[in-house]
Amino acid sequence: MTNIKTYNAISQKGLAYLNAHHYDINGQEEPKGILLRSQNLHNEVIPSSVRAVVRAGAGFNNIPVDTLSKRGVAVFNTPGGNANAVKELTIAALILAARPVVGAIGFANETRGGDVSLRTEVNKGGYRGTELAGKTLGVIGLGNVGSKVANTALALDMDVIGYDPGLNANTAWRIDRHIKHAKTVEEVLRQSDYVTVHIPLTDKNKYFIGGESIKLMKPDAALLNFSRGGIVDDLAAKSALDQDQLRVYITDFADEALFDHPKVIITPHIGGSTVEAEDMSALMAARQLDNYLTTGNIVNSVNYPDIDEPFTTKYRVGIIHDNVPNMIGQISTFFGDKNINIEQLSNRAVGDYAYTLVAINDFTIDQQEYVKVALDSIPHVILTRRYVNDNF
Ligand SMILES: NC(=O)c1ccc[n+]([C@@H]2O[C@H](COP(=O)([O-])OP(=O)(O)OC[C@H]3O[C@@H](n4cnc5c(N)ncnc54)[C@H](O)[C@@H]3O)[C@@H](O)[C@H]2O)c1
Ligand SMILES: O=C(O)CC[C@@H](O)C(=O)O
Repeated sequence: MTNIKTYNAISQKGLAYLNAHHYDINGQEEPKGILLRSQNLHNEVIPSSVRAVVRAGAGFNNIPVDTLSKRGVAVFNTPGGNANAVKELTIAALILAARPVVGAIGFANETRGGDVSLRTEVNKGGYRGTELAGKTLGVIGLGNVGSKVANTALALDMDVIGYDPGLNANTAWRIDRHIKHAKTVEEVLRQSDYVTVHIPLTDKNKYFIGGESIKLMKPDAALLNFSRGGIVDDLAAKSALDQDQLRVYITDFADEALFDHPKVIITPHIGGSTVEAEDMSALMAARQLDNYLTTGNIVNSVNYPDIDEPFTTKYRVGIIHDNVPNMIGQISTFFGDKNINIEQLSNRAVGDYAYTLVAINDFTIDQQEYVKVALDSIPHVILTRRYVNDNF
């Protein structure tokens, strides 16, 4: 059985899917795949047997993608699997930023004894809030999470302004036409009463919201970070709160510097922590992993191009290679020279890498062995895998 190594609490739905498809979970064999949530893989030794790493979640900054790409390991995430969960918690955070619910709950519990009703009625004036309706929400990043937050905020009668220069076509279709598109992030920061960030943590996005950005915000604005620690400069946020340049900061990422600050609310990275989101993300991850390991189809990879074709031949050869000229020519010539007939050849490239999937029917054992060794020796080929269709 093919062994899959897991880290973190992976939903039973995903594990059951793998078990039902003849995988061993954390067995004795060297693993072919890794399935994880937030484990920091940068500090782990990843066995040479591993061919795929799948993040049950959206962010993949915990995975050494560059190193794995050079080794021929496909890295996947599960975009959208937990987006609704994050959207709902972000909406809860908006309400917490508008109404002093947390303090009010504490106050209600402190007023024990005597005429409770009278005491709460007399003193509740300290817990008056404001309404979201009519206020402006700025959404930075309009992907799976940001687009849902933006659309839902409209339903709460907020005005919404969004910023996402890399918006992909699929997400663009989902965004309500009443959402204003900003050309610059500065526009969003200046105009919004609430700013929420929904972008990945990359080198470029490190401290995307720093001291200078916060200075552009209204002094009574609220800042929400349900993306990643490190996207907002927490120290700059703390300093702005201390100087009344920011009203409240709500983050899903604990930081020692922020503990016990009266204007900060911290949740412990629970944006995606719902039963539904954990099930959906784990199931997507398990399916993508099985699909790749058994058919060579790549769906939702973050390092290699997606190719998702029906497996209608007896064999396939998947070739991960650098995105350089003349690779398709060399690969097809190679098969032709060995008298192996190609039924279909799919090729896509993204950035530095490309993937070629060759479909074959007549493929002798000798040819298969030769092809594996010889293809791997073509310059710029990173990894070759053979897939056998059990339906034949
Ligand atoms: N708190 C949690 O538990 C939790 C759960 C899910 C996702 N997340 C985080 O939220 C992030 C977003 O999730 P998603 O599912 O929406 O991802 P996504 O990939 O669907 O969307 C991200 C969007 O951000 C945009 N973007 C990137 N850099 C930008 C920038 N500098 N300015 C404006 N837009 C930018 C991209 O173009 C993309 O449209 C994830 O990367 C992850 O780090 C956190
Ligand atoms: O696994 C989790 O709970 C967190 C998931 C979240 O960080 C994500 O990037 O999708």
